[in-house]
Amino acid sequence: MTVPPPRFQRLRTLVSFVTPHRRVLVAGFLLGLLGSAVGLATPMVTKWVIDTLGQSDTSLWRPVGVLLGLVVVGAAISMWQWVIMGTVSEKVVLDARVSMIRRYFVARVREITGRPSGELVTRVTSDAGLLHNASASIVGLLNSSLALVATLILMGVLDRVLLGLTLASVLVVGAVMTALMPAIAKAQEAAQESVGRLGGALEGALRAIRTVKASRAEERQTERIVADARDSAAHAIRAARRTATVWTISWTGIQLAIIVILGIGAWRADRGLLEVSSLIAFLLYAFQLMGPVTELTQNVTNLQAGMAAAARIRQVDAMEVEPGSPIDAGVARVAAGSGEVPILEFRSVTARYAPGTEPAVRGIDLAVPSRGHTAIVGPSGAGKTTLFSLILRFLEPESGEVLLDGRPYRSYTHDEVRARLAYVEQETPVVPGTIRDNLLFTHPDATEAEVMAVLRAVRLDDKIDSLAEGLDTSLTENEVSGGQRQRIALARAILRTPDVLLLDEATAQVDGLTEAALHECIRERAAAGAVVTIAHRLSTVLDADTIIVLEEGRIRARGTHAELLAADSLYRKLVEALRIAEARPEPVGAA
Ligand SMILES: Nc1ncnc2c1ncn2[C@@H]1O[C@H](COP(=O)(O)OP(=O)(O)OP(=O)(O)O)[C@@H](O)[C@H]1O
Repeated sequence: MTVPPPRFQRLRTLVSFVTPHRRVLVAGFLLGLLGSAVGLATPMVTKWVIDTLGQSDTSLWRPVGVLLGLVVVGAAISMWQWVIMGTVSEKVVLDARVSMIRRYFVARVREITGRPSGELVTRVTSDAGLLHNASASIVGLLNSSLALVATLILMGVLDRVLLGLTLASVLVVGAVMTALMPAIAKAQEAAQESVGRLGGALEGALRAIRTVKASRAEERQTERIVADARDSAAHAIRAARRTATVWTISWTGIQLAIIVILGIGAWRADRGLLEVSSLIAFLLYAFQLMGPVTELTQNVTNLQAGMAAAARIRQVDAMEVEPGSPIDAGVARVAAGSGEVPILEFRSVTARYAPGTEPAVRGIDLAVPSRGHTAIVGPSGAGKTTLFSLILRFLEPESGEVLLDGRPYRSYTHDEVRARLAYVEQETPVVPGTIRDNLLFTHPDATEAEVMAVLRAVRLDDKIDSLAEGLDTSLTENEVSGGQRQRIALARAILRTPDVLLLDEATAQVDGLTEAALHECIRERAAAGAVVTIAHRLSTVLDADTIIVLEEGRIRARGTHAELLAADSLYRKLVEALRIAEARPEPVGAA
């Protein structure tokens, strides 16, 4: 089997975006044909009008009436075609955008975090937009090619010699287009890639704007990102120059041909080899030829841009998604935390982020009881976050398995697993919107009473009362501090009592009120369900029923604070190095 050349593959990719709308496209094509037919008939009817002028006995009204009718019908058809093609092109863009947005949210976490998010955004905003012109161009290309052929045929009917001249100029124009088009496509593709890079770099730099400013790196960042913008402009300008060359050659070629046709045609008419009315009709066709030739050039240019964009959009489809349905659907659900079965269990779990790299965790055996607080400690890079990623199913084990209520993860859907968990990220990101939007993010159906109860639990009730817009205050405003944002994230997590609360403790020092609220919540939750923390404070480990010490991806020791202090040197070092032994906050009641 022969592998189709990439250009055909790309055209096929582009066509795959428009095929769902083929009916409308066919209607657009037929309307285009009808429009061309009306346009092509006009010179012939004009000839009829001229021929009728000499015959005084024949009424002029009929050909003139037909001519006027053609003008009106032609206008109506072209408007109708314009409207339906414009609509279908926007639908193609919408389809592409919707499919990418959906894909982003079902893709595996590593697929999303592995690329600059600005670049992913560019694909939805800018690349998808390029499909607009390209989809109409597929139909336009067919229409203009047919219109070109039909015009040439009608010209042949009028005069073969003049047709020969016209054909020669059309061939020259065609040869120039074929030679220059691939270079235009390449330049356009390079320009789009630079825009993608620009989006990625800009988004990343804006996200880190505080660090950028604190590092006095504004100038360097600006230069780096502007370089991508310049790169894109350079490619786009190259494409524009080549397009201009193609256009100029096409236009000039046809215009020169018209002048020559006029000269030779007049000479032939003078010698009685051609009727004057035929010469006028021929010239009208020659002028009409400009339309299909211009459209062809424009459509081919749009198509090139669309093909490059379609290829970039289809790359999103290759993103690996999280499996959506349980493989083992027949297994009955076990009630949450029932009996002695640990709610979460790791059995000889080894996991790595990419094939060929060192495992991030190896041989992990761990049981998290359905009640109580399990704290994970360890040096940087020991694998703490990886354990959370495995629990949250952002990462799958390479060997061994994770169980929920004694049943392997693979017998649940991702959704079923996550419905039992609540997660507070270390950086406690807030989602765009108001405080209320953030609190209801996981459970949009929570009642006002539930919201108020968690706000009291995280000691945010007074703060909310003091805000002019209360729960409807937008979190983009700076009225809410870092500690308060952490408490909002915690409130979101505990809004509907999860079976397992996963808390990645902030490494930075938090304010006393936030710390007290956190510990109170951990204690309360641990009494009713399972709490797993990545602990960065001694106060948190002191609270824990079991502490897991991780080192280089393995569990090195486990036990209570007292047991580990006595038995494990790394644990002692961790406690000392962080100098958190003395930092134990006042009892919660006093905070
Ligand atoms: N997305 C990733 N891709 C490849 N390797 C990764 C990725 N995330 C972590 N690792 C590697 O896996 C190992 C464990 O990392 P992990 O983030 O779990 O450690 P950690 O204990 O949470 O560290 P820290 O306290 O610094 O956050 C490290 O060697 C790290 O380099």
